[in-house]
Amino acid sequence: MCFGCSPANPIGLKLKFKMDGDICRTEFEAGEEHQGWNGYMHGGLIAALLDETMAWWLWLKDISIMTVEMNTRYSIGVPIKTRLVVESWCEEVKRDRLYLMAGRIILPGGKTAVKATAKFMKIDPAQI
Ligand SMILES: CCCCCCCCCC(=O)SCCNC(=O)CCNC(=O)[C@H](O)C(C)(C)COP(=O)(O)OP(=O)(O)OC[C@H]1O[C@@H](n2cnc3c(N)ncnc32)[C@H](O)[C@@H]1OP(=O)(O)O
Repeated sequence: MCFGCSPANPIGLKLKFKMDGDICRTEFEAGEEHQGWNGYMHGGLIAALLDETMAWWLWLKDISIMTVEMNTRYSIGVPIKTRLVVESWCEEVKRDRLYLMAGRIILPGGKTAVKATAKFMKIDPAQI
């Protein structure tokens, strides 16, 4: 029951993903339960949004992975009750096992609030 994408997880984000060319995309609107500072989304949940969206780029290509490293740059506070677009893409694949991914959160109006890069390791699907 994935916190990011399962429709059955009562406290999950219930994200749905689509590929658009080589970009994986989802939308999310944070509520008051997702706040850190008043009116702004919690940074750990922002990282979860990006982690999930990068993971889904790979999942939609039938690649089973786990996150092994992630860096998040928070440039603009992410307001709650605001429609967010989250995008991810692949920048490089090393030794057919390590995927260097990137993602971003776009605010209404087009500004990028948060950028992330992460490494994902291909694993045996039996492990998950
Ligand atoms: C429907 C579902 C859709 C999907 C949604 C899921 C989204 C959520 C995604 C996550 O958040 S996953 C949860 C957070 N991640 C983890 O808990 C991962 C924990 N780590 C592990 O379980 C193991 O590290 C792992 C199974 C991934 C790999 O273990 P291995 O023992 O197979 O690999 P190993 O540690 O030997 O590393 C293999 C190679 O990669 C290298 N490596 C490891 N980490 C690296 C790193 N961070 N950067 C660069 N290289 C790295 C490592 O040095 C080594 O190089 P060599 O082959 O040259 O020896």
